[in-house]
Amino acid sequence: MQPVKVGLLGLGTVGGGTVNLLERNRDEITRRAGRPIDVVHAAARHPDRARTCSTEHMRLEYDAFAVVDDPDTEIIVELIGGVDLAKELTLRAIERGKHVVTANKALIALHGNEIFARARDNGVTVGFEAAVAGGIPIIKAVREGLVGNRIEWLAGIINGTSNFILSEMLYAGREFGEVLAEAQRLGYAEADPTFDVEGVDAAHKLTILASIAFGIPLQFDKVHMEGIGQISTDDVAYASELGFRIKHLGICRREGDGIGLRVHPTLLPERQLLANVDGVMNAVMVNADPLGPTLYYGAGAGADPTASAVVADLVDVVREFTLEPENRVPYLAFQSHSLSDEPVVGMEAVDTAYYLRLEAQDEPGVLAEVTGVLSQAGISIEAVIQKQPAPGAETVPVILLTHRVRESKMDAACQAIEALDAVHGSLVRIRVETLA
Ligand SMILES: NC(=O)C1=CN([C@@H]2O[C@H](COP(=O)(O)OP(=O)(O)OC[C@H]3O[C@@H](n4cnc5c(N)ncnc54)[C@H](O)[C@@H]3O)[C@@H](O)[C@H]2O)C=CC1
Ligand SMILES: N[C@@H](CC=O)C(=O)O
Ligand code: NA
Repeated sequence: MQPVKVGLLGLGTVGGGTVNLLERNRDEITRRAGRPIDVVHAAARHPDRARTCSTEHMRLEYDAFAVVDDPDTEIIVELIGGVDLAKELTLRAIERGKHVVTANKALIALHGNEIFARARDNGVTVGFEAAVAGGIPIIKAVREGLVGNRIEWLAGIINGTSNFILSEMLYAGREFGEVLAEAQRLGYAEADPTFDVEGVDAAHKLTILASIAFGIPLQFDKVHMEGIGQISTDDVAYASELGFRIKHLGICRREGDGIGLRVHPTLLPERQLLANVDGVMNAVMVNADPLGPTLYYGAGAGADPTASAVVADLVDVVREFTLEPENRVPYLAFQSHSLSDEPVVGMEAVDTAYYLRLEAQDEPGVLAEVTGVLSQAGISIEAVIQKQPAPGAETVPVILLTHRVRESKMDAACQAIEALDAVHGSLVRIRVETLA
């Protein structure tokens, strides 16, 4: 049986994991794909460096273009990360008539529309299962398994690094910076970890999920993006007192006349399955009609889980070798000529409940002033906690939970509360979702 010859770009965490997995499960993978899959040529920035995988049976060199141009390589696996060079290499591979597998969510979220069009023109396929939620086969599940459903909303923990940090802050009381450094050591974090903690990586993934769920073009610039940087251990503790956990979620949902796309920290009732997804684990909940809610859970980052998704795509590509291009599963689940122009709405049109924390003077009547602003704005309050002042402190922390409200109304109410003389500094606001 003639092996399928793969060219691999990047031998870091995921590249090394992919080589190891192809070796470890070679027999099973061959039985599933119908042919063995061999990495025959790979590019690495430091070809002589000690690696986590064997490079014995492959040509190894510095120049990634040489791997793409090698007439021997049939499939190119792009695992260098970044955007510009990755795009150039991907388009070049496509033009050379090669199939591409990538784990690069930034590349797909920003340039997927163009890449898929070029792949269609050239009759090749581009696999990107590893780009969203690591090892969880979420692209496959939504694109194929749920194909008979209308998707109402989708919400997920889709950045392993942020979830790892939040879990360690909650259960071990550890400091943000120390946990982030550990996530980097474990190979979970992006090359630039601000992508993880500022919500950029989750926004890349949500962009892809939203397109597949709703059949809209990839629109990264329309995602409302907040990271976990503003979450303090106090907020984690107060949320817990109220029966909630704080999770960083990506949410896309039909909102009024369009679709809302947002990633931000969110309070979730602690009994919810998603609230109990900890560490580097990811989970995506999809609410579809008529199926109802389904939940997809698994490791969202790291060498082995991500390699699992890369290899799944490789096998899919090999199985598709004999398929006519028009019979392949469409990239964004919907046929390319059937993508919709349904608008993505701004955050002001999104409805959500809120956790608010503020520092107020410890005087009678202050709480009534704050709740008065909310009730004047028609915002109902679900719970209020007023903490004891710290010794010597002029102010006390006040925590409020509200019912669902249009975000634009809440913006105005928060400004009015911050303008009260008795309220010091700015409010902390975290959205609350019950995902019902
Ligand atoms: N680490 C993870 O858990 C996951 C990573 N990803 C994505 O997978 C991709 C790779 O990520 P990691 O393996 O974690 O990164 P990494 O930094 O461990 O590996 C990237 C490797 O590519 C090499 N490289 C960079 N430019 C190159 C070039 N021009 N030619 C040859 N080699 C080059 C680097 O030296 C490095 O060894 C990224 O797009 C990332 O977003 C996706 C899912 C999970
Ligand atoms: N940095 C990412 C890696 C997987 O996509 C994460 O932490 O989730
Ligand atoms: Na995946």
